[in-house]
Amino acid sequence: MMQAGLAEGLNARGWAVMPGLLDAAQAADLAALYDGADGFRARVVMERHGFGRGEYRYFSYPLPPLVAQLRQALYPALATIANDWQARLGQAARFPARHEDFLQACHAGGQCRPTPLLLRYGPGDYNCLHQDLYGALVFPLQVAILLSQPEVDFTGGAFILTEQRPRMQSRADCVPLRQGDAVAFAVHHRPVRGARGPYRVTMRHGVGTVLSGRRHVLGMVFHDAA
Ligand SMILES: O=C(O)CCC(=O)C(=O)O
Ligand SMILES: [Fe+2]
Repeated sequence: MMQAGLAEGLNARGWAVMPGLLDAAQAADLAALYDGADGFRARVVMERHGFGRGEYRYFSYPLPPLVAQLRQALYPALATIANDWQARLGQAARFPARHEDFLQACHAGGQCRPTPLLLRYGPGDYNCLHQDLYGALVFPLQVAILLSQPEVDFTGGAFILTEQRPRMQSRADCVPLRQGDAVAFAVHHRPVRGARGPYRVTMRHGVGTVLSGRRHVLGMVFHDAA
């Protein structure tokens, strides 16, 4: 699964939209899983941890077929970009071409718990700026897929990415997403071209306050959790 402009966007600003990754029915079906009794390993109420307001649930293994397919299919193109970033940042480690091989490394290192998740926000809910790190092994790119229809299912709730450059003020981007669109983005760092070679900037993502309605998202993290 390679989309035009993926590497360009990620290299230029640390994120890129993949339009129409899911159709409306697929998005609605995934969102509806949130209320199911089974299929999840944990539920997190964000307010209890100071993460924001709203809640999310981590899927358990085996993942729902569509979630498993997306995780496997999205990975290879991102691994190519991740390896280019590793080289530019002077990091020796490289990511395997196939997600199953990367997962094996996670599991060998004690990161065995699945990280794909469904998030649900209602009026007044938001997600504080954060980085999804779950152990020593980090795959540097992740994907979020908007399952709800903006302006119809919810208002507000913009997906936000910030970039913190050394000794400079932070910059924020608000990512325009329609239902079924995915955004690929840097988990924690990305290389930026500087006059004296590449340097590293720190990225964080979050969600602005939902003003009305219900907003559902599928979060796709490629490393598993300790
Ligand atoms: O709700 C969102 O759009 C952000 C979800 C998120 O933090 C994630 O997918 O890691
Ligand atoms: Fe996140």
